[in-house]
Amino acid sequence: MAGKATPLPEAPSPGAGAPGPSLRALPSRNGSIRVTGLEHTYAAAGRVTKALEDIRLDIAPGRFVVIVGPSGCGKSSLLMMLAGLVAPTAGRIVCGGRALTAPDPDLVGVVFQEASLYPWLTAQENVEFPLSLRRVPRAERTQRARDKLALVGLAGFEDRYPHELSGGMKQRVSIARGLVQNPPVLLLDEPFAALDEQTRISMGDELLRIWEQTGKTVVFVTHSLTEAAYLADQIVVMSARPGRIVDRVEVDLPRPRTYAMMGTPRFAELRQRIWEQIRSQADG
Ligand SMILES: Nc1ncnc2c1ncn2[C@@H]1O[C@H](COP(=O)(O)OP(=O)(O)OP(=O)(O)O)[C@@H](O)[C@H]1O
Repeated sequence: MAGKATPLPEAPSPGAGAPGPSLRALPSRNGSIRVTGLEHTYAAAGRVTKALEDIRLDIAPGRFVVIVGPSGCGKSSLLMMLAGLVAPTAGRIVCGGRALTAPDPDLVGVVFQEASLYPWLTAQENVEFPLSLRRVPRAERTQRARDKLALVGLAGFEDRYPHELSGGMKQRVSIARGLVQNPPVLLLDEPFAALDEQTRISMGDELLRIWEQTGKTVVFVTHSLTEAAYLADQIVVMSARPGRIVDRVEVDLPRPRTYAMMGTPRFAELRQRIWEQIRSQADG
């Protein structure tokens, strides 16, 4: 693992109302995220692309935040920076009260659009893999991976290889792998985009269940406005490139969310507000 986050004095608690914490199993570590003045410019092969500009985010522990925006506005770039995988050109990311300067899987887990599992490893071995890299003893590795596979609804599928699993099951394995080091923050980059609609909705429900059960802070990127309104506490809307934050929409739909809510006027209003923002950016 390339370095750890640098301890800093505890960040002030972000004010933006966290969801009712009383029944939530909050992780012991703090999953707050604070981003200030973040910018990013790619410079490759003589081409300079300003991807992100003046990004400010303040996410309280345990919140479910969804990022939407026009194609190419820098959503994935922002997520890569929150994962410590890409260093921003300017600005600062503080996660759990520490400056994030490199990947730290104890703090931040990541799930990508493609499940990106190793085809020659079983589901169990795929989930164990990050623990093997860190030389966690075998018995503990086995137990932790089993627990996470059970959490994502895959008890009994531990010995299956990726080609023996459906698309939704592969993404469940990928989520289990993202959770296996029990980070307080989970980042997901369009994790259900490749799935059919029915599976996508049920995976959204699964993710909400896992989130409720674990109390993680979730940051989720999607192109689907329906998915955004269904899942989020807050939707962050980005402008066309260079991506800036142009709206933050609090989703006041009650929880648990239900399929029937998608047909309500409030749901339609939320979708409409986000769509107007994105369309005006794209028309830009
Ligand atoms: N490694 C890179 N090198 C150079 N330019 C890059 C690199 N990665 C992304 N970009 C550029 O930065 C901008 C933002 O890309 P990014 O993938 O973050 O956007 P996005 O909002 O996630 O896109 P999409 O919605 O289409 O997935 C784009 O113009 C892209 O071409």
